[in-house]
Amino acid sequence: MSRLRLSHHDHIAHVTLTRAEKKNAMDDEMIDAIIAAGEDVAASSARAVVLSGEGSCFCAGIDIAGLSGMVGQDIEALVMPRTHGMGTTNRWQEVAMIWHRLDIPVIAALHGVVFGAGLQLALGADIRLAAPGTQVAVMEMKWGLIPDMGGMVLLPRLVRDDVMKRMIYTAAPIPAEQAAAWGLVTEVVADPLEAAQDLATQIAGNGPNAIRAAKSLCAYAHTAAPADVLKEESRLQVALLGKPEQMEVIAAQFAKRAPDFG
Ligand SMILES: C/C=C/C(=O)SCCNC(=O)CCNC(=O)[C@H](O)C(C)(C)COP(=O)(O)OP(=O)(O)OC[C@H]1O[C@@H](n2cnc3c(N)ncnc32)[C@H](O)[C@@H]1OP(=O)(O)O
Repeated sequence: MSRLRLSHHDHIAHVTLTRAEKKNAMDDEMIDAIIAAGEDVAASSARAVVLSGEGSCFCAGIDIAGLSGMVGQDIEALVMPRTHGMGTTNRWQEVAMIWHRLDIPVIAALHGVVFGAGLQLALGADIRLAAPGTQVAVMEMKWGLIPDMGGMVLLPRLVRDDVMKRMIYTAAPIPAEQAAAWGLVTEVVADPLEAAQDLATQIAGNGPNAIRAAKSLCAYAHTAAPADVLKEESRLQVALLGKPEQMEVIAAQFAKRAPDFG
């Protein structure tokens, strides 16, 4: 049975988890499908991505039945590492990091429960929109595990240290409104899927080179020294200024029409 649907329209990729009957719980097959979708999108002409879940929730976390089946398995082989431009990640970490690493913006549309691996996937997005009543949880400790999937890279960038520790140590579900006040959820909106599509449409209306440069710079700014960020800002801006894409943006503004990037 298919675990995920990937569609493209108007330079927007839409990735939908489709295991609604199991609350989109993430089994091995879904993990592979999420990584494959990330690779497909990376090779496409998409300018923005929307991640969502079919049915009553975004994702109820890792497949618990799969976890219990791990006794005696070669766990290291199961989470085998992959090497890429940002270093090395294991298969579980790729679930979130492939979106974080992607060179275009990713928006997660959240509803229902967003637990454990589901939250980690959402953390890989640039923007998280949640429906009222959404519950988010760093739930790994409830199952004798620590937060993984890159959460320890992404979570501390969003919330205060004490908030992060409260979420990790208690594994308790937090309402979206509280998560938004803490900085984990970008915005609580009545229809997160529609709002995510609207945002993606706005983003995809911009020049593809500018979109990629902006995402790359946002990522770089988190890890580099200020002097290096200034250099990178300058390098990326020089690559955009006066080039055909930017000239098209200016021409379209003056002509009061939408730019055509081909
Ligand atoms: C390293 C990563 C770690 C993590 O991700 S930690 C987080 C792990 N996840 C959880 O602990 C959540 C487990 N699920 C639940 O607590 C509940 O479910 C919900 C609150 C999400 C929903 O409850 P309700 O609305 O009553 O639905 P339902 O009847 O419990 O679930 C419908 C079907 O979905 C399956 N299911 C739900 N979550 C998971 C899961 N995480 N792994 C495997 N299956 C899951 C159920 O078993 C059931 O299936 P059937 O209809 O065949 O009985």
